[in-house]
Formats: sequence, structure tokens, C-alpha cells
Amino acid sequence: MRLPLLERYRPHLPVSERTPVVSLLEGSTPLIPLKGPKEARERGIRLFAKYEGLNPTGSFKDRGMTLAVSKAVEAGAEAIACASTGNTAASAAAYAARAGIRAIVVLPAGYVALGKVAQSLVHGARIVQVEGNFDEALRLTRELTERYPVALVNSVNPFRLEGQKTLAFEVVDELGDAPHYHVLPVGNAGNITAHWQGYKEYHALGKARRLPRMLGFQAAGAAPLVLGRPVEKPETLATAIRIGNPASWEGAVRAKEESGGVIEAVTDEEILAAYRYLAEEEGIFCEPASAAAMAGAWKLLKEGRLEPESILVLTLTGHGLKDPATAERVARLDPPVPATLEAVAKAAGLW
Ligand SMILES: Cc1ncc(COP(=O)(O)O)c(/C=C/C(=O)C(=O)O)c1O
Repeated sequence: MRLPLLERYRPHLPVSERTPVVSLLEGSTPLIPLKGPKEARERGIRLFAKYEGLNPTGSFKDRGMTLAVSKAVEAGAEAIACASTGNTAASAAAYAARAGIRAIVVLPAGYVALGKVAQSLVHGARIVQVEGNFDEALRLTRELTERYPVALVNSVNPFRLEGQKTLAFEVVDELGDAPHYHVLPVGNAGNITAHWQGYKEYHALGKARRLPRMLGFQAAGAAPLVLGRPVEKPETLATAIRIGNPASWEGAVRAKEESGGVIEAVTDEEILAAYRYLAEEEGIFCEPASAAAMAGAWKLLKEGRLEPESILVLTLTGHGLKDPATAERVARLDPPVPATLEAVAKAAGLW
């Protein structure tokens, strides 16, 4: 029987018997062994994909949102708000509906993938599109929640990161130890911060013998943590990580430095190549931002920077259906054919 995330890891979370459990049975996502690119197979490096697209709203955000919304309800909140590149909004909308409270989501107009807008709409969130980017949306939302009685559920809310750290618990519980490397995309940097916190907690409890090197990847056009300064106008087709000034900057740097890891950039072309590799070779459909993790792992493999015989886990953060426009961008749809066997066989390449 599948448990709510807050029940599965209750001893490690800031919940009590007074905390309502607002859940859509999130978490417990599959850790899929990959065939891996030849650069990995040649060196005995084993890759696993933690497929977070199989959470209830299709991204890892549900891990943090179940706790943030449960704690908001415990505190008497009647409304929650977040700025979002889309997945936080979709998750906040769903968990607010679940809890019977209102959701206000502030989105950067024109830069949110269609699937995520559809989710926020259908769950009944109040959607505010601002003429600006995510960073401006976050600034405005923080001001909004300081002035009005609305709970902020962005990853500056500590409960979000507390919920998201459970991914590391699940990886260790399943592998029996931490991997040598954990690769993930980095936007607002809450997730890399939370992953590292989870691994450190499990290691301190003796549940993991090793700590992984945290390998974070940003899109080259939106890589403030790589440049060492905020990016005024972040640009990437991976709109989920089109963020110029990460709210969890310090957490990301700490995860990189304490783990002996890296935070580097991958181009949109490398992201699309990884996006297609995962779908066409591994059968896993993730959204472009998630593919940045695969692109980053591939880059390190090609550069020979990963130890032979090591284990590497990738967090694939969101389902590909979130962003149908990018799927249409990489795979051409041929025009319809007449409804005859000959025409269909020819179009199918069988004749
Ligand atoms: C699919 C996907 N992959 C990676 C990230 C980056 O995680 P963070 O580095 O913790 O920000 C996001 C983030 C999305 C939002 O920030 C939002 O939804 O507002 C994402 O949706």
C-alpha cells in the first residue's frame, strides 16, 4: 500500500500529530536503471534515473508541496501563493485544491510550458501573468505575502526543502547506499540544496556509508551559479530553469563545495540531444530542464571525469508531457494519408 510521503518519512520531517496530511500519495517514484550511453558502458559506470515525472502532478515539486501545504493548513492559512516557472504553480494548485484552500500563482508571461498552465487552470488557481521573468515574479510574490495573509510556498519556504530532501532518502533506501554521483538540473537551486541535506541526514544516521558528489547543471543561457553573478536576462528553451538569480544560491554552493561536486552549464543543443536520447534510447519522456541532468552527465562522461565502476543517479525532475511544444520541435509530424492499406503501409515505411 502506497504511503503519503509525510507518513513514509514522518520521523525525519517537522510534522506532529497536529499536522494535517494533505497528500496525493506523492513520492516513492521509480529508480530506473538506464542502458546508459556507450561512454558509460565502456567504463562500467551504472546510471539510474529517479523519474520524478511520475509524481501526482508530474514533477518533484509535489514532495515539497505536500509538506508546505500541510503546514500552511496547520497554521490556519486559507490561501497560498507562489511565483513559478510552471511546476511549482501546478503543484501548488493541485495541493491547494486537495486542501480546500485558494492558490495564487504568479507566472512570467509567455515563458511557462503549456502543460503546466493547463494544470494551474484546471485546478482552479488564480493565475497572475506578469510582464517580467521568474525573478521579478518571485520578488513580487514575496512582497505580496508580506503584505497580505497568504502563505508563500516557494522554495524559500523551508518546508518545501524539507519535503524535497526525501528523494535522497528513497535513493539510499533503494540502492542500500548513496550513489557516487548525483546529477540534477539547477534553476532556483532549492532541489540541489534539499538533495544534499537529505544525503547528509541519512549519512549522519548511519543509513548511508558514502556521500555523493553533487553535480548540478544549468542551461548555458541561464547559469548564474556558473558565472558567479546573477544573469539579468536568462534565456533557455528549458523554461523551468530560466532563472537568473537563484533564491537558494548559498545552499547550492554549499552542496557543491561540501560534496566535492560541480555546478556547470550545458547548451540548449546538448539539452535537446539528451532529451531525445532519453526518449528514443531509454523510453523515458522528461521535460527539457530534466534532460539538462542527462546532458551534464554525458558531458562529464565524454570528458572522462567520472570514476570507472561508479554509480550515478540522475534526477529527472518533470514529465515530458508538461511541455508538448518542445516535443513538436524535435519530432516532425507527417501530414495525414488516405485511409488505405497501401498508403498506411507506405507511410509506415513497410513498403
Ligand atoms: C522540471 C524542473 N526541473 C528543474 C527545476 C529546477 O529546480 P530548482 O533548482 O529547485 O529550482 C525546476 C524548477 C521549477 C521552478 O522553480 C518552478 O516551478 O517555479 C523544474 O520545474
